[in-house]
Amino acid sequence: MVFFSQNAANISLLFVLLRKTMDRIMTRLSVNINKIATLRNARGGDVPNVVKVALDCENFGADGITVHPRPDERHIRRSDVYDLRPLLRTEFNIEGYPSPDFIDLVLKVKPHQVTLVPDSPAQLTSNAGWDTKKNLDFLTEVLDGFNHAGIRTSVFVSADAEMIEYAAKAGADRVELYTEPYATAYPQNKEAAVAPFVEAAKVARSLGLGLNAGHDLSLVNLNYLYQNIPWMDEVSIGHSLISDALYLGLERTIQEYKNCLR
Ligand SMILES: CC(=O)[C@@H](O)[C@H](O)COP(=O)(O)O
Ligand SMILES: NCC(=O)COP(=O)(O)O
Repeated sequence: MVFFSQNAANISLLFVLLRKTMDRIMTRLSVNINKIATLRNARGGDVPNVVKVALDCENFGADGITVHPRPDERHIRRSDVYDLRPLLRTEFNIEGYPSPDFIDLVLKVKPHQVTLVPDSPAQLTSNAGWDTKKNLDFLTEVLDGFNHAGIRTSVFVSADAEMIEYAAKAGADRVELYTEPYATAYPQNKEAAVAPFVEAAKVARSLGLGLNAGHDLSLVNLNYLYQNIPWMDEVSIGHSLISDALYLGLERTIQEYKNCLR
């Protein structure tokens, strides 16, 4: 009897250690559900239901949910963010420009992670990382507030060593590499496309920063990025993933993106 219970204890300890190791080396897939809200808003009703889709994404294997509430609420609304928070079981990541309204929302909702993006209010979509050197004082103050609230912080940056170094100086826990230039260059020359991102990822690692990546990642380019930077903590993907789901269905699509991270 003692033999069995000791063995069971050893096995469960082994599982705990294995899970912790996996957690450390796994690149998580956070599904950005902005586009679900765009579709819902097209008719003014509640179809598709943003919360239901988020919960389904989790059931289908997503490791997190990302939203990027914009000031004009053209997709995700403040009310969506409040509705999602208590129901999500995976990591919740809120992205956006740290305006007073955004800061207030994030501090009230307390997601697992906040990602600061330097978008102007009318911008179609994110098209650059922060100039973290120029905005050092502003970012330091904003990050300090989130760090004190116990919210993990990430700063959206280009694959640029100096911008990453200043993100670390400002007090970020992680950086999110803006991957649009990688996605655009990938079809012509994937080795050249990924090279600056590998260098940037090494800089982040040497500074002890966690590493996220996102923008225009897809089934075409994701696995190559992962193969070259397997220590990424998280990728957040919306536009391509939701578009692929029109053809493949959401469950299969999420599985296919997860397969790119192995
Ligand atoms: C920071 C980033 O790259 C994404 O959050 C992107 O901005 C998505 O936002 P939209 O869905 O509004 O294009
Ligand atoms: N942080 C990037 C993101 O959330 C999604 O970007 P995209 O896949 O919609 O380009």
